[in-house]
Amino acid sequence: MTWKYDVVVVGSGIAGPIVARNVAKAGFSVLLIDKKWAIGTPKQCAEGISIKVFDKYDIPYDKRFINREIYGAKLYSPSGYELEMRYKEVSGVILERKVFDKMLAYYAAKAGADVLARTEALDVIKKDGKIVGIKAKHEDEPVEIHADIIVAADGVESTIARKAGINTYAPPHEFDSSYEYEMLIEGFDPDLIHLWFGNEIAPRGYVWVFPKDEDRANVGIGINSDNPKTAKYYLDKWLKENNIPAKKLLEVNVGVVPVGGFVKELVKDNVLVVGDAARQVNPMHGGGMAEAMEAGTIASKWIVKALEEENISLLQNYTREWWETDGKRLEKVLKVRRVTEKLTDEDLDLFIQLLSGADAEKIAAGDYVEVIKTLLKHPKVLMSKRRLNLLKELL
Ligand SMILES: Cc1cc2nc3c(=O)[nH]c(=O)nc-3n(C[C@H](O)[C@H](O)[C@H](O)COP(=O)(O)OP(=O)(O)OC[C@H]3O[C@@H](n4cnc5c(N)ncnc54)[C@H](O)[C@@H]3O)c2cc1C
Repeated sequence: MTWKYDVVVVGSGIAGPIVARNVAKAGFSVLLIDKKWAIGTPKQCAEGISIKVFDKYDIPYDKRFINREIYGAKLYSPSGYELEMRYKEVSGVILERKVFDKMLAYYAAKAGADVLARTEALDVIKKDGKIVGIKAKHEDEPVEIHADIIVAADGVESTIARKAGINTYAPPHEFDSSYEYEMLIEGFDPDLIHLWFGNEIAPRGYVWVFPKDEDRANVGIGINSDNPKTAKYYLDKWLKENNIPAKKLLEVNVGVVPVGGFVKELVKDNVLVVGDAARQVNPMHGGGMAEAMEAGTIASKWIVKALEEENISLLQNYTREWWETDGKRLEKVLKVRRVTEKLTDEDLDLFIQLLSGADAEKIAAGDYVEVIKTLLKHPKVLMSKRRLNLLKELL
């Protein structure tokens, strides 16, 4: 079997369907494929996302994939200091990704894209040194999908970009390992997300409780993937130490999160890489859905231009524009992560106490001027030489 499209998009998570929808809307032929039998399932996500993305990326605010509206966050330091940020308005939601991902693919299909679940990209097809499409398996049948442009939106384990010659290598230290239960849990304000920090609790990362219901939540952990102990070890230890029974587990999810190592060249000839496949994730908190939407939006804009003007070299503008905008922001966030990963538990205790005046949402987005301003208000407590040096690293 051989099929022909203007664009083939590999991976129907977050980035892929955004690209497919936008390109189809512009009137070009697009095929969106995913190896999963049911798009969205299984999920590997805590499902938290800012409320802003719905308007920004033209996604309907559909209660079918919104489990719970969230009004802020509560942070806990190693010794139990708490920092609560509660907003009057809804600041984010906890999605049901199994439904959300499927609906994103549905919006792409409604816009005119073809969408095929259970279709796995296996390799690229080269002709006279040029990539002209991909080899895939659709259900049990081999298929050749020819396309002018190929988009690798195949997530953290991406193979297609690498096969096309894009360097996606990042060292192990730039990945977090995560482990998560969707479980019944009580005693936490279900209107907030909850995050626990500490080198004994979650080295480099945090434990999270993201409520999906009054008494049901995604309870998970992310830690540096080069840690000798597993993420599961730390999560189970935290549950035990907090007397939270782990006997009502509805799901177990395991995943790897890229937290740095953004791909430098996002385009090679007619192949683009987007989302987790390009490591376009916030290195501080490991959230990557909004970043995948942003990259997918920029990529699709240049795909449409390249097709309209029949000039493939315009695709290179995706690399340029991403690095000038979101790439620049995420580089700053990475700098913050590199500093915060050196903090001792004492530092974390102190910072959480001091940050009560700062806007944590801005900090998580990389606006660390807030952090510095807040910390400088307390020079006597803070300015040991080591802490001063850490702050200097941010400048
Ligand atoms: C435990 C955990 C918790 C997280 N929590 C959050 C959170 O709360 N908020 C947030 O914003 N982010 C979170 N993230 C990150 C977020 O899940 C990702 O950043 C986001 O899903 C990236 O979207 P994507 O489209 O790039 O990739 P994905 O969503 O991973 O989609 C890639 C798709 O490609 C498909 N695919 C792969 N290879 C092939 C192939 N060869 N052929 C066909 N299809 C293929 C896969 O089946 C998959 O559907 C979390 C991640 C983990 C692991």
